Amino acid sequence: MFECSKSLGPHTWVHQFPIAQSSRQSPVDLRSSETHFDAKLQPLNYDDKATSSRMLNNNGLSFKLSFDDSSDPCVLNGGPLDGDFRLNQLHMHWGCDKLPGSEHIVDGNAYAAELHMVHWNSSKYSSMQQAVTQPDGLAVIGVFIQVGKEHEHKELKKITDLLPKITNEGSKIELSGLNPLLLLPSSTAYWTYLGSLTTPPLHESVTWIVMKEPLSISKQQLKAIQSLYFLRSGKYERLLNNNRPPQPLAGRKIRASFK
Ligand SMILES: NS(=O)(=O)c1ccc(C(=O)NCc2ccc(F)cc2)cc1
Ligand SMILES: [Zn+2]
Repeated sequence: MFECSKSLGPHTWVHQFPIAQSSRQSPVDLRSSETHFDAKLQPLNYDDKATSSRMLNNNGLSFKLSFDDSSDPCVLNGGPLDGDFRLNQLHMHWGCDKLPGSEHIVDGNAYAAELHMVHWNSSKYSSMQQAVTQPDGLAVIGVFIQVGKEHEHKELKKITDLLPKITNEGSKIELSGLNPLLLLPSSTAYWTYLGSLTTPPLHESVTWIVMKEPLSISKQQLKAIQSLYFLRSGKYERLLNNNRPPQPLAGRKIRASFK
């Protein structure tokens, strides 16, 4: 239906966002030679609740599930984090047909896709908008996605089943009762490092927490994600594979919660 054209986007961002060439950019290659076990790292802690959220195709860049982070928020703490972080949105990065689409890679290997759960520091800031520019403002959990048996919790299925309903750019749909905790893999092992947003404006405000164990989804679920296209000025356009290539570590250390 659509061919896969490599998006040239990321290489042009530096003109408008010079920070693209700075020393705290994401994603990175999580090379085992650069990571070291840190026994002081705590387990990640989520208050376990289902939340209400609204799913939207955000201007054809990806789909985004926005959570109501004002009343009764879904709060993350522990891990490498100081204080409470509220879940604001989740979204994904994927490839095209056979092309892998994860943003982080592990020892040079990419996964089919990568889920990002975006949280902001509600112990220090009063909103996502205020936190997104601060060096300790955000915490994003990255979860790798590979094709295998369908996701056992069916939690991802709640998302992929709705994608055909948001093919039009900007279309929104309610999705309540999604439990973000169930989107995490069973193993609590993660890497953590200081980085940035992986799309413009590329603010260096993210404490990245990348889970070691990938989630498995079925080929059909990946097809539903990859076939998310949108109607722009009357014609169907396919989402380009929306993943930025790995950026230089520039001396940063990556800590591992596991040996
Ligand atoms: N892929 S990722 O998880 O790193 C990521 C997470 C959030 C955002 C975001 O909020 N962008 C909107 C935005 C717009 C204007 C701003 F000033 C700040 C953020 C971008 C990338
Ligand atoms: Zn992302």
